[in-house]
Amino acid sequence: MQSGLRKFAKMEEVAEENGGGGQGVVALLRWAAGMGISDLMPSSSGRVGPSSPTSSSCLGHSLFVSHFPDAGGRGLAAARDLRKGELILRVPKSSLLTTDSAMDDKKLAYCIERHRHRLSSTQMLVVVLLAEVGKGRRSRWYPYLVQLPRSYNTLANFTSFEIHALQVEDAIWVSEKAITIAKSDWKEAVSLMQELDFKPQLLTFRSWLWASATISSRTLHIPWDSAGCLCPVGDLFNYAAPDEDYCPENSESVQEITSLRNQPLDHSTHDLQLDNANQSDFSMQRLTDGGYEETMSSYCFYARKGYKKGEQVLLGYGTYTNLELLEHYGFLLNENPNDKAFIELKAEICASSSWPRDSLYLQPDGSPSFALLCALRLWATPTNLRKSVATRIYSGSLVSVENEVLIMKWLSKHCHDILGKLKTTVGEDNMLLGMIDQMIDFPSCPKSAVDIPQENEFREFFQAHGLTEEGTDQVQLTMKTRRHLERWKLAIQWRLAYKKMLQSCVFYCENIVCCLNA
Ligand SMILES: C[S@@+](CC[C@H](N)C(=O)[O-])C[C@H]1O[C@@H](n2cnc3c(N)ncnc32)[C@H](O)[C@@H]1O
Repeated sequence: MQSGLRKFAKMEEVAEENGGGGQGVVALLRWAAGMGISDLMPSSSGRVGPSSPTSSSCLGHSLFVSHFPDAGGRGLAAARDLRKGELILRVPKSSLLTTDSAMDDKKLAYCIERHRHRLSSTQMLVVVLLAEVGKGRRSRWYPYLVQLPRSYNTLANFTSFEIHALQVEDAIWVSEKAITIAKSDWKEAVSLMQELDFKPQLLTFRSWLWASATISSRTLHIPWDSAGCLCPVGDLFNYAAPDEDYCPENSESVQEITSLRNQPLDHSTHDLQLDNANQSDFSMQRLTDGGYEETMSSYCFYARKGYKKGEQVLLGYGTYTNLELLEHYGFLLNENPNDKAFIELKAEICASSSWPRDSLYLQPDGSPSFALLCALRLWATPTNLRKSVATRIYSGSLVSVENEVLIMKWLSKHCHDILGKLKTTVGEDNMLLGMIDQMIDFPSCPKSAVDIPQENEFREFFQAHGLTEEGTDQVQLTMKTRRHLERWKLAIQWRLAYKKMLQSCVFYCENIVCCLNA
């Protein structure tokens, strides 16, 4: 194995070993202290001092690294009681890994410049990250790079089996598109990577997928580069959906929150995120709990709420549906207040109003979005009367009891029919999830596990991963199989949440019909 490849493989091994503690994290925190990353409280002047050069860790005053098995794995916990709005972590600009910061390397700078006109900023950051990985110990960010996750569960990493386990056409389409985009981004960047003399392993699509998932799931917004930055230690915060009541006006640090986070990805290639980018200034501010601050020349993080000592400190990366979380971050939330279920709609319904298609969805409680409700009310109104009731409808009022009963009955039946066409039921999915958990928790699983009603899907999984050898009573789970199980589980969790929204919609509509009839 060539030395660069050996380093990469070694880094992968080390990263694999570092679930939430371990030598890698200790080394990271020691290195971070040397770089001036600090969780020290502000002094009376309001400024945060750099870590002492003798300090062996950049953390311990406000935060510490811990493991949260049910909420993101490795993450940051409060080292003391934290007040809402308090500055809890400061990461100096010099330690951020950005396309610009890698420009000390003359060859890299020259080649990047030559390709700047034809590659997106995200593609360039992916190349910069791979270039740093290729340097091994010579990289300034080596202690940071070695503790990055070895693999990711973002949609672009899903196999065909895992994608089809999503069951819903829209979600399958989004996943296939994610892979297609990743492939074309990689192909476009290969010539640059060859010019940079990347080792063969770093030129592969697999390495590209790893690096682009690192960028997608870990970068933070900076004002000078739409690709964002990799922020050592700052990227250890796990995610919580932004709270309804979180608002800087209520925060003690309203003066301090000066910069707004936005989405970490290149919007030109990820149109799903435009939704978020287009939100009003107010709602963007509502999501802010960190940002780059010019006056401090640092990325600064604030407590979005009060935390008790030991509690996990979370960051709101933005408002995402579960499919978006899965696409860009490789996880989803069982309770996601921002989730949406898009259902197939007749062309006449979409055309009945001027609402964009992506505003027509079901909400987590099963109720139709405002736009969907308006579109249905208009669609169920005779064409010659639509103009006269439009204002009434757009103000959120019913057209008539008959109109409302008609659309609720239609929506309820439609959801019922969609659920009937999906391959498995909510109950079956729950049972599958139980079986998968059992397989993940126990390193070997009895082969009789496949003797369950959802036998087919289990058999397909076993077949897709070459686990069907005759005469084997115990199926040993390799690391790779575990990863496939985790992704399959995510796909089932996603479709289950989707089905539950449709089921809730059926109850919601039946309830409305009942009330109106009464
Ligand atoms: C910025 S990193 C956070 C630190 C990460 N846990 C680590 O060990 O490096 C974002 C990744 O953490 C995981 N994550 C963050 N929040 C999560 C949550 N609420 N539930 C599950 N996984 C989460 C996802 O894998 C996501 O891609």
